[in-house]
Parts: sequence; structure tokens; C-alpha cells
Amino acid sequence: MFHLRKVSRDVARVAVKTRRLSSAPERSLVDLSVDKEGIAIVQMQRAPVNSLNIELMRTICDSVSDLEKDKCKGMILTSASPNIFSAGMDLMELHNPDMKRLEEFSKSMFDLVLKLFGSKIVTTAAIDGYSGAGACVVALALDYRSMTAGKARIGLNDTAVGIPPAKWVADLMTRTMGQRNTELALTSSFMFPAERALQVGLVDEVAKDKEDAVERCKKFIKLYDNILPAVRTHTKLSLRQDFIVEFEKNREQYLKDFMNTITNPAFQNGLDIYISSLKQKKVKAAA
Ligand SMILES: CCCCCCCCCC/C=C/CC(=O)SCCNC(=O)CCNC(=O)[C@H](O)C(C)(C)COP(=O)(O)OP(=O)(O)OC[C@H]1O[C@@H](n2cnc3c(N)ncnc32)[C@H](O)[C@@H]1OP(=O)(O)O
Repeated sequence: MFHLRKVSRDVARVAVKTRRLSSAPERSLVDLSVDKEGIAIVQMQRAPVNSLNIELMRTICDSVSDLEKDKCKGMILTSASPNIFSAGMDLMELHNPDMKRLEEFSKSMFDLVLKLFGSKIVTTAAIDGYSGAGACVVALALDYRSMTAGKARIGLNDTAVGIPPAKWVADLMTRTMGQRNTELALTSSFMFPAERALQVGLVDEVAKDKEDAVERCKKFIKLYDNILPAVRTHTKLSLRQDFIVEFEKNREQYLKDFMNTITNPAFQNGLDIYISSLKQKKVKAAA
């Protein structure tokens, strides 16, 4: 039985620190710092577009585990790339993949979603730029999202490229935006500017710039200052348990479905064209 009481968190245990977490020898994929109030900033810095490869997903996952162990108050996921939160899954991981690595990739993706969705700490995102497909899924797995007004777009644009979103992805979105808005968003592949994302509940607040987005996340995390962390976690997880149980139950099937989609020759042909068009865009811009 839990007893509600005013909580004075022992922030002294959470030292102010910035540390490297990446296994990549050349540089860190995530910059992690924790302030004196016990709020962590997990900043993705996989240039140029924070595309989610195995290593970045594992690094984020490990960072959250570390923060949970440290009894951190909450975390803010953000990006070091100007105008891009994340370009979603790393298309190079999906293009002509090595089967063993693709399986590892799928596992890392599922692990990350479950880790974020089921995290004990308060999880938020300060979205300052493009956040499409896989990046939108990552954002949806968090407790709260603030997004900057302007050019930034967020959404699940899978159907625009001929892919029906997986059931668990649709479920995750429905939990946040409701059935009707999810149906419209997924069938149209609409990429929402911040104000529209706010209207449909895809984000919680609109910020004027990145700094403001981070401040709003901090404010949200501090809303829980007077709630016993164990009680908050218990309540959150009991409300999320259905999704987690369903996901674990169907995990093997989701893995097979994902592997089948990616290895389908029609998907690979489409991906070929899609990647070329991305590269071509750059050539055209330079001309
Ligand atoms: C049958 C259909 C086949 C297509 C299937 C693809 C989608 C699968 C859908 C189902 C699964 C969904 C999960 C996913 O998350 S897949 C990823 C979806 N994301 C995208 O499609 C985003 C693509 N990127 C962009 O739109 C733009 O790059 C950007 C993020 C808006 C940024 O634009 P900007 O002009 O600033 O930068 P560039 O376009 O010049 O990009 C810089 C370099 O980064 C490379 N890049 C971009 N996105 C990705 C990515 N997701 N993975 C790997 N690499 C990426 C881009 O090619 C440039 O590389 P270069 O410098 O070497 O040219």
C-alpha cells in the first residue's frame, strides 16, 4: 500500500554530470547531462539527422536505464541537430540488410519503445524540428512532448511510402490522440506542424524555440515534485500494462512482420528510389 506524502527528493544523489555513453569510438551518439534538480537532458547527436540505427537506439535505452538507477527525477529527449529532432529509422539499416543485423535492429527498436513507454521516470521530449515515422513513435512512447512552432513537422508518414503501420504503432498513437485522429493521421500520412499537432493531442505544448521547449519539459517534470515517485510510477504502469503485455505477447510476430516487410523485394525497390531521391535533393540544392 502506498502512502501519499510530500516528497523531498534526494537530488544530491544525482550528481551534475556530463558523460559519454556511446560505444562508438569516434564520438558519443548521445550527450547526457543531469542538472542539480535531478532532471536529465539526453541529447541525440548522431549527425546529420539523428537517424535511428542500432547503436543510437541502444545508447538511448542504456541512458534511460542509468537514469532510472540513479533515481533521476525525469528526462528530456532532445537533439543537437538544428531543425531536426530525428529523421526516424536509419534507412541504411533497412536497405539491402544483413539478416542478422536486421534482426538486431528490430530488437533494438522494440527494446527502445518498451523501455521508454514503461520507464519509471518522467519522460519528455523537446522536439525542435522534423520528427517523422520512427522518431514520432519514439516521441509517442514518452509521457509528454513540447514542440517548437515553425517549420518543424511530426507524424507517421508510413502509408505515404506504401507501408501500413504496424498494429502496435497504431495502438500507441491511439492512446495519445484517440481513434478518430489516429485514423485520419495514419491513413493520410499527415505531417503535423506544432499547432495542428497540439490540436489533435499529438504534442502537449507548443514552444517558441528549443530553449522554451526544454523549459516546458522541465516544468512538466516538476509537476510531479509533490507526488511520491513510486506512486506515480505504479499508476502510470498500471495504466500502460495492457499495451506492454500485448506487445510482449506478440513480440515475435511483430518481429517476423517487420522482417518480412523490409525484406520484401517491392519494399527494397521502393527504398532504392526513396534513398536516391533523398540524395538527388542534395545534388539539386547544390546546383
Ligand atoms: C516502398 C517504400 C519505400 C520507402 C520506405 C521508407 C520509409 C519506410 C516506412 C516504414 C517505416 C517507417 C519507419 C521509419 O522511420 S523509416 C525513416 C523515415 N524517415 C524519412 O523518410 C525521413 C527522410 N529524410 C528526410 O525527409 C530529410 O532528410 C529530413 C529529415 C527532413 C532532413 O532534410 P535535410 O534537407 O535537412 O537533410 P537531407 O535530406 O539532405 O539529409 C541529410 C543526409 O541524411 C540522410 N538521411 C536523411 N534521412 C535519413 C534516414 N532516415 N536514414 C538515413 N539517412 C538519412 C540523407 O540521405 C542525407 O545523406 P547524404 O548527406 O549522404 O546525402
